[in-house]
Amino acid sequence: MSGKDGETLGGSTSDVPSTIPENNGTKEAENGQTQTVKSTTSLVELAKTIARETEKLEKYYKDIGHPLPGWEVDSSVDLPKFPDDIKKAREEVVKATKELEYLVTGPTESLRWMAWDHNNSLSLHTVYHYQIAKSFPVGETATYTQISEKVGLDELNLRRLLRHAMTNRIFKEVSPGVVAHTAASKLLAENQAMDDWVGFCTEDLWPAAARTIAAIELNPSANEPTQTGFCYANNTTDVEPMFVTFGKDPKRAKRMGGAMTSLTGGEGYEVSYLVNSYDWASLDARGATLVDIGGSHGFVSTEIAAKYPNMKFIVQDLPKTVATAPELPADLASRVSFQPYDFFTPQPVKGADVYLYRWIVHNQADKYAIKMLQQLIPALKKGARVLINDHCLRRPGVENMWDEKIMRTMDLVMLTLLNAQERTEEDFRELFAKVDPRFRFLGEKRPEGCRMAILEAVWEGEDFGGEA
Ligand SMILES: C[S@@+](CC[C@H](N)C(=O)[O-])C[C@H]1O[C@@H](n2cnc3c(N)ncnc32)[C@H](O)[C@@H]1O
Repeated sequence: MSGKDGETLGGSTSDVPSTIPENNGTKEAENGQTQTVKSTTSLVELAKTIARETEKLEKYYKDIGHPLPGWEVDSSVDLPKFPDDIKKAREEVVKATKELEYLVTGPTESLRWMAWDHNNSLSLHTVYHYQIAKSFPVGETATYTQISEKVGLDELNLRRLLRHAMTNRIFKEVSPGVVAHTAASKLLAENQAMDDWVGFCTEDLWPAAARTIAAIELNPSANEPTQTGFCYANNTTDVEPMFVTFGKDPKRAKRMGGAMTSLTGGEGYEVSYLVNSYDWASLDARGATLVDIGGSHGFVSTEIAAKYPNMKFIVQDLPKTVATAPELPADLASRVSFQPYDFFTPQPVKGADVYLYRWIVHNQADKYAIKMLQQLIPALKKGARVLINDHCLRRPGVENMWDEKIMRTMDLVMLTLLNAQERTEEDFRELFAKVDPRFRFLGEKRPEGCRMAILEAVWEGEDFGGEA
């Protein structure tokens, strides 16, 4: 799905060149050099790709007896688990469909209407804010008058905002003035994590994004977590970073937690990629110790522990988080322990084999990431590994458009919320060099189908570590 061959997404369509002329008509090849790509693809070629790959997809649905996708309320909201070839076919359809849509719409109209995209957030915000999806039962209908009375939004505004949401297939009007659920509104009514995701995006991210340029104008270096678009939008500039603001507001903090569950439960982010794509076996063979820094409630460590019975794990997080960690079953509890720890202070576990940072480094601007990683050094034994599991950005146009959009959007989210950033492999290399030149950076590895990379560095300096 991704990776260095991401331009063609698998062999079956290697005859279909990319359409959008990235880098002024050049693309990065596997060897890092650039090659010229065609700036236009035949529309018919794209349509043929769509037809061919869609046939494979539809056949698979039929073969396994899974209902075909739909927008109706009784449609399945989850996709079946696809084998690799069908996963690729689906990605091809998405990619070719987006390209065809862009080409057929044309640059002028695409740009014109893209500039209106924030109105999608406005109508979605309305649906979330007034909890309209929960205002009448799934499978039933309600009039605008009934919904208006139930949620406390006047009927004129309800109708216009909801009719806009309907253009995104959230609710539908089944007869004049009568509203019914769709698959999307059912999701919002029944899936709390998705409701939290939409709430977090429309009530926390959106205002933060709208104030980000103002924040940058005020503080152009944009490297302080107290000088972000989020801070600007929340009147907390130079007062506190986002996590402190959320810490004072349990409802918002809980919503963000749900949103993260929704995001990280989505495809391309499964923990199984990390569990299955690193040589844990040789660490297991020697009963190695892993420290999971900022490991939350230990769900990553416990997944690795379940597969590798000889490894030991120490999950570190802030005291509040550690205090609420659920109890583990006895077989895991004997090997997975929790420790309150602030990662800006010296690492207390000396001599561990691996120190893991998953979804941690991208939360920090370079100056703080460097400070955080330097806390490890007095604890490191020679040969200790530092693993980072984060996005790793590639050059524009190398990734498939779908993944590229998600990863670059995440980079913007890091900017708006924390003045932090996603990084390229080169950025990580430079980061480790600044942390300490005695680290040897080994580079990145990205499992097929996963958006997160595993980046690794080995400590080749003095042996500071005692026994873990
Ligand atoms: C985005 S979550 C990542 C959780 C987990 N590693 C994962 O893979 O999903 C960031 C974690 O860092 C923790 N954290 C934030 N600041 C911290 C600090 N100064 N010291 C230790 N942990 C911290 C948070 O409590 C949270 O659990």
